[in-house]
Amino acid sequence: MYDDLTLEHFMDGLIKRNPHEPEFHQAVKEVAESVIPFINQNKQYQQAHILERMTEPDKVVSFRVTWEDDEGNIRINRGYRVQFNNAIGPYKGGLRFDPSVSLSVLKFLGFEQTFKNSLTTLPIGAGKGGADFNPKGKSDREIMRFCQSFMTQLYQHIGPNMDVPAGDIGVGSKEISYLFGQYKRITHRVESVLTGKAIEYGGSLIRTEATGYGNAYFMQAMLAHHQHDIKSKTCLVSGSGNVALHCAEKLIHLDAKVLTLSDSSGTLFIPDGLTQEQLEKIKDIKIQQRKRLDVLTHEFDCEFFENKKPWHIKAELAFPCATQNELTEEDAKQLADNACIAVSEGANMPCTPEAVKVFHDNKILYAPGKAANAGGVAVSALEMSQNSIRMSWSHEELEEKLHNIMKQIHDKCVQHGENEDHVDYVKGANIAGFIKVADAMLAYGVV
Ligand SMILES: NC(=O)C1=CN([C@@H]2O[C@H](COP(=O)(O)OP(=O)(O)OC[C@H]3O[C@@H](n4cnc5c(N)ncnc54)[C@H](OP(=O)(O)O)[C@@H]3O)[C@@H](O)[C@H]2O)C=CC1
Ligand SMILES: O=C(O)CCC(=O)C(=O)O
Repeated sequence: MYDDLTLEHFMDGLIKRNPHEPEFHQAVKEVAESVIPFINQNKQYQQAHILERMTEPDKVVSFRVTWEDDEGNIRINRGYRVQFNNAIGPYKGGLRFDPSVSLSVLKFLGFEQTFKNSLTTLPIGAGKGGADFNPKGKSDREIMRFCQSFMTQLYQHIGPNMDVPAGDIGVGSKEISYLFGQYKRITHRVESVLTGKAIEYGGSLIRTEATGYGNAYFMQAMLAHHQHDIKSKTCLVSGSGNVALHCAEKLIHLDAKVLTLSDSSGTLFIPDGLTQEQLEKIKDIKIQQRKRLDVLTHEFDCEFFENKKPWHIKAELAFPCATQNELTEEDAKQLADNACIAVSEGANMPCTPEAVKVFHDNKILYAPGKAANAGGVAVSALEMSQNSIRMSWSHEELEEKLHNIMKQIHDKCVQHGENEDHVDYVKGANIAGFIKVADAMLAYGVV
């Protein structure tokens, strides 16, 4: 008989094997806290060392990306692809272009993706990649040259049944098109090797909107389960990228009141609630013109808080949609003091462990990103399905599928996370996500 696995012993080993990777340690610890007690009750997983295997990526590739800027200077960045786990389908997960990209960040994201992709119920494994390249301030031509050079290294590691990357921070539909164009040029194949493609060459309707819309749907389901209505609720949204803007848009559709958006320069506060017309203007400023939000201060009836996050503003719901560890213990205390009732993560791991404890202590409903932001990768999997059958589904069909997937993810979290007096969505998401991948790994034997 095996002795029970302990969190301390497991984490000590993981940290020793992966030193200097704080984000990866943080993501694994959060999962291990809920999964280890489950493993101790289900010894087949312990005997097969499933958690040890799940925390070791299948493969990590890192490569030099050399490109030329507009002045003719040679520039060098580091690119990566972390192929984390393909037990239930081809590696699937985004590419991030940001100076903060490191192996630790990509391993945390790839690990989270394992559970998220499993929760969607669709046949997708987990991966993540990117480069420490900063697209801010670069010309279109520079971005194109960078993407071409990046894909020249990456193409040999990916394929429609092997690994299918998509976008993430700093990688939107423009970058995906440059990456796809280069893949096609090198391989002469037009196939489902990336998702988030433009509609003209195989993209899916609502992929762009899906992560943010899905997050709003998850919050709606979580509130409904606790006898609250999302209608008229005041909302704080952080970020003003793909996820934040579409989360805000769906909240407007659901008649909630969006008070904020933010970016790395500060927070835009709209006391009367954001309108669809204002949102269109912000999309243009952030997505097309790639400017800072403060340029809007004189256009709307709003305030701009320079270098401040949204969390000090009084509201009932919070949607962190910018980046990891953006919402700290202090921010969580401000939300609690202002009687916030629920938090749903659009970004990956945006709340620190200390912030999550404050939510728990104050009985604030809390949906972790691996459940609440799974709508994006779910619609990516639907894009792969449409490519396979060479058909396109309508906006209405896809939105209905997305809505149902988010409701199913919510219900699975409840099924595995229901405690005597509350639903622990972290435990629910981790255990539900774990079981499918772990059972597939058991079935394969020792591989
Ligand atoms: N795109 C997708 O489908 C999915 C994305 N996610 C996650 O959602 C999050 C956002 O991704 P996405 O919207 O695609 O990325 P974008 O690049 O489109 O937008 C990122 C936004 O976050 C802001 N931001 C980034 N870093 C900081 C910071 N340190 N402080 C304040 N604001 C910051 C950016 O501000 P600025 O404009 O000033 O740079 C920008 O508004 C990430 O955690 C990502 O992993 C999760 C699931 C799927
Ligand atoms: O659509 C995808 O494949 C990836 C989305 C993603 O990177 C994420 O869910 O964090």
